[in-house]
Amino acid sequence: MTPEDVLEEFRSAGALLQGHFILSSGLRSPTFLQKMTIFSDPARTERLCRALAEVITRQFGRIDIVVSPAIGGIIPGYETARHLGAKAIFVERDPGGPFTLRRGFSIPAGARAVIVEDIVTTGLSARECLASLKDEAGEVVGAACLIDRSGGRGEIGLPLVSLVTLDIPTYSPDALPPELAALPAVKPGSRAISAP
Ligand SMILES: O=P(O)(O)OC[C@H]1O[C@H](OP(=O)(O)OP(=O)(O)O)[C@H](O)[C@@H]1O
Ligand SMILES: O=C(O)c1cc(=O)[nH]c(=O)[nH]1
Ligand SMILES: [Mg+2]
Repeated sequence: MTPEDVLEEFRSAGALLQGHFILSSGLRSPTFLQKMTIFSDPARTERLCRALAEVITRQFGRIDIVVSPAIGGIIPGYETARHLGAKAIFVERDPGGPFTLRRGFSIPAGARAVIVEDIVTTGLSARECLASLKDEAGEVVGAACLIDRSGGRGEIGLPLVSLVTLDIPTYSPDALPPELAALPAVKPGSRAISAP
């Protein structure tokens, strides 16, 4: 799958949105990749995650466990694990708290794990996912995502592979270009949404 094929999956699914978005990091952007529109279509998800599994195998070799940050990472993590012949586990947050590995999940000694994210913007979620795994016995050998929108500047603390690298502009909320400031801001992601 070429980078253009990947973008066409997002475009044709209606998952490449334009407007004024508040990202998980608090940064603002005129562009949002609505991965859940992709993941609501199993055939599309399979095509993308099969391609990601191939990239992961090429870069990192044998993988036993895929670990993903909830919520966005769970579906691509599972589907990528299916193509890798690996297990799929995830880390999750108590509201507002750090990621933790729960539900009896672990990375046992000798296991080779990879973090699978959906989208990387700053790399913060993947970094926090890695931090939550520091006491696991097995080795986290790398990270992967469908789209790296950081222009390759997202810092994970691990080698990161993706299907596409894009350099999509982001802005601090106090330094918005006027055309962005003129639009109402929406926050599509789950981070820091407080419990009802
Ligand atoms: O690289 P970053 O700056 O961390 O941004 C990317 C993260 O933002 C989104 O998650 P979000 O926190 O919106 O929650 P979700 O996974 O529940 O949608 C996305 O799923 C990535 O995890
Ligand atoms: O940075 C984010 O929060 C983010 C960006 C994006 O394009 N898509 C997404 O799901 N999250
Ligand atoms: Mg996420």
